[in-house]
Amino acid sequence: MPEAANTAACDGRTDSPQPAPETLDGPDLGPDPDAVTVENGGCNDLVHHKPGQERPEEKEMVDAVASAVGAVSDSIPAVQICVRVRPMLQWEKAEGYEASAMELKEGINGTVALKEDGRHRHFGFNAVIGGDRTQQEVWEMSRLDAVVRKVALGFHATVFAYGQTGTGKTHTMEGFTYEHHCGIAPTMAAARPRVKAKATPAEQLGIVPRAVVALFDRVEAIKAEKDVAAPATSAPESFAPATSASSFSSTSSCVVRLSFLQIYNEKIFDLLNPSSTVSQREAGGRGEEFSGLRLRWDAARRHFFVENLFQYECSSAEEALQHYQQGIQNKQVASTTMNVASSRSHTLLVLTLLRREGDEEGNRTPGRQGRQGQGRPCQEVISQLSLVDLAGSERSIAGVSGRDAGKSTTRFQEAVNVNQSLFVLRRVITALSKREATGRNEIVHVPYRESKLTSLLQNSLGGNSYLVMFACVAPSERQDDENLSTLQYASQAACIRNQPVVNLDPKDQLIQQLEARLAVAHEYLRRTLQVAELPEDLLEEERRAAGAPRRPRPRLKAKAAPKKRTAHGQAAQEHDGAHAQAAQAAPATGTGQSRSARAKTWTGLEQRWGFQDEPRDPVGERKQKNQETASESSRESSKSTTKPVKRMSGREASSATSTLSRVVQGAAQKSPSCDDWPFAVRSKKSETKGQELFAAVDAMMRGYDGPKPSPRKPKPRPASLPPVVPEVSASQWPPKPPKESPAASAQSSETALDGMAGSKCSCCGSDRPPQTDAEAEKGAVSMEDALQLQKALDVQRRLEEELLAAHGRIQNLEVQQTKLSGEQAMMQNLQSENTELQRRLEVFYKAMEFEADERDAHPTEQQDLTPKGVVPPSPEIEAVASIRQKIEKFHSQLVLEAVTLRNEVARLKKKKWIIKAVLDNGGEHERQAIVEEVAQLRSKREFDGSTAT
Ligand SMILES: Nc1ncnc2c1ncn2[C@@H]1O[C@H](COP(=O)(O)OP(=O)(O)OP(=O)(O)O)[C@@H](O)[C@H]1O
Repeated sequence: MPEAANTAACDGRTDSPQPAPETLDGPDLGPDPDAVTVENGGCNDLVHHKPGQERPEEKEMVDAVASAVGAVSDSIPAVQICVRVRPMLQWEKAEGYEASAMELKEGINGTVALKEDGRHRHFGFNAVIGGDRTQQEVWEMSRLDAVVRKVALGFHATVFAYGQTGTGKTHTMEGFTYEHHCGIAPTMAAARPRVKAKATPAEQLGIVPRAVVALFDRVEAIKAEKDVAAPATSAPESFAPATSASSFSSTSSCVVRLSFLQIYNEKIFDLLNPSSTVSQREAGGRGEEFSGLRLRWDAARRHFFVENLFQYECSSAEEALQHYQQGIQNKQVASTTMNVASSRSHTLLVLTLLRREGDEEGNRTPGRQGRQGQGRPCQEVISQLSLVDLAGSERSIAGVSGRDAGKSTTRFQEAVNVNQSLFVLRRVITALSKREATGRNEIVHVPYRESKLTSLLQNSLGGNSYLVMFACVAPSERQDDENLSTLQYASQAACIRNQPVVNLDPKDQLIQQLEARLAVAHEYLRRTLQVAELPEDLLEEERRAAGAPRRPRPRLKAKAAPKKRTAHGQAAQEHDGAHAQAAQAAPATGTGQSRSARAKTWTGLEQRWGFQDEPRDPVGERKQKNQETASESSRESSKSTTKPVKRMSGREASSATSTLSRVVQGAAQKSPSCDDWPFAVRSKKSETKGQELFAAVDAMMRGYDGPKPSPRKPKPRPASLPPVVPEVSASQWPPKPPKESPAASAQSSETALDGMAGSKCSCCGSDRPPQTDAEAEKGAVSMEDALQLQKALDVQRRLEEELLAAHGRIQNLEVQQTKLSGEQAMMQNLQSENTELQRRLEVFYKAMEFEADERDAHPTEQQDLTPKGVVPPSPEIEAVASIRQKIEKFHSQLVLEAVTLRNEVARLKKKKWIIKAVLDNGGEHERQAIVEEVAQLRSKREFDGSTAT
């Protein structure tokens, strides 16, 4: 079965009988990114994709957009898996724990070999770190300096530690000393251990404090205009120009914010908000249950975030570390049978680096130049470094009674929650590795939303973030089973494929994408028209849309000095000149207004047809056209110094406009950010900017349209008169699509044009002077072109309409999505309300039961309460009353039982589903753990039942 084969390949392990095989599990991620050895079903081949190497499926435009927005290729892999084996602890030695038979080949690209059922399993990882390595060596071997550097460049990165309880995750991440580290065997009876952060020697500090310091070093370097960006060699570092020292100006800013939370019993607590910590909540005394901070979905950035989470802006590493230490004090820690200071929650420290270039007013950074020599508006890059210390998975706690029974229940509850969220994490890892192995992105469901932890880590696992995973392993033989499970999941995690990108603000990303698309469209036009430079009017329109001042246009020589003036041309000039004077004399009249409007239209037409001239009224334009037509041959022969602008044929124009529309439309469909537009564009200024850019593209798309025949009723034209260029009034623009066939359309348009041409003036109705034959011939050619261009225009208009409709559909979808998320939130609320109600119902029934018991226990007291003088009830009545009481009691008991059973059934159904999923995935360990858990639940229920009876 191919799927199974693939899965096994990506499972990252190779089982083989002794002697040990040469093939290693896991990815071979050597320091040379170009040297790829794919032993794991193609894991991480993205990481090794050679910079500049073209993927066959990538198209030209996608390449251009990607290079502008930024993809990544660097010497550090996007996903790194490091295995750390802790040394044997004092108490373990004292208890006589045997060392594991695990074989390590330490170092970068090291291996771990573990025996199972007489067979060796070999795993390969990016780094294998032995028990005697210092924290500094761990930092260096996991190349975290480079990861922090990436964060400074605008990428997200996540570092997390995974492993069984007591394997050294917290030691790796925090490194702080805890009380009770006195070499005694851990016990659940011990008091809550306290962290002694200040007393921790510097060399023992873990990854979090080191990362904080390293990040602030980078920030200082940025501020001091030192080297931040790697030499801007490749496109992926496309943000490098913005981050390079030269571009960092007084209008740039760099801010670090810190937040710290814990997920305890599947609830989110803010470790930096005193009123939100677990202990504060417990001491609050109001008795209400805290449901934890809420997760929300940010549609623009496409990630989950925690609502109302405190974020502290830190100006130095010391300040950030102070917050961190304060948060650590609030973390849930307890002594268990496996670890004296066991983290009972998952903690997430998030350092957000916000880099802004340019100020809010839109002042541009001098060093930053746009594509056409213009500055760019304010740009924002937000990158996050997430440092996660997971709580450890553990086998259920059993055999605790007496004084520690309460603690046991709490620990048990915690362990169940931790196991459950880790179980979801493992399912996410398995699904992602399966997805990479099969390459069926759509089919494999990744259950991110099934736990808060995986929801928050969505971008880190299979997303756009760098990822470093520390798989922590214990050195004793007793934990070999758990170690094997950890190594298997670590190996699967190596198959996850992340695609780090610079996290530009969505609006900036949109601008970059639009610019890239514009560049592609320009290039396409240049190639299609076979010109070195695009027509000036296009660029001018684009500049205008971008807010740049209008450039003076050069006048054509032909207009300034026509060599030959025909009698007709002269007559026409005089005629039109008279009209121009009349228009000047009465600018407010309707004639003057329509003329200026027409002049505008004609200007556009003239420009689109390749004449570069100042706006004129239509008559003037026609006059110039006639002059130019007349002097064309002489201009050519005299090799005019005026820059030649290639005139498009109708076919070329049609093809250019439709292809341009296709390119832009295709780009809009390709880009997710564009889909979000205009929702993603928050800043008003940037929104305007985005619209302007769209307008520029739109203007380009409208760039080559020809004149339109007048809708005036055609008059029969004397056969002796040659055809001339028609007049078009502003109210008749844009032209309507022709309904008849192209041939018929050409015929009828020509007839119409012929009919109106030259016979009467559109303004005054006076007779027009006739044209010469040469002018008439030129005019006829222009008409053909005009008709073809009109067709092109129709195609373009249709495409535009489709584009608009697509945008409308996207907007509708967005609205629906928003509605759906609202409904989802409502459902969640209802569910929590339902749970709350059920809980209250249980309490109520218990209270009823208690009351009934009380009544049963003290029947005489009730008799004593009978007022004197009142005749005591007869034995029959008493018997009936007691039976009624019993019935009531039974009834309430039954109701209670029914509720409990219903809950139990629901829980068991859930468990059944989980077990099914586990069995499907072949997770032997989970199956065992769940069976144990179910047994525990059952025994607990039995115990509760026996206590109750
Ligand atoms: N590399 C190491 N060198 C020395 N001691 C270590 C090392 N790693 C872990 N330890 C010690 O092992 C014990 C357990 O470590 P730690 O608390 O970090 O485990 P953990 O995986 O975080 O456990 P939990 O999941 O229960 O929180 C601690 O006493 C710690 O000091």
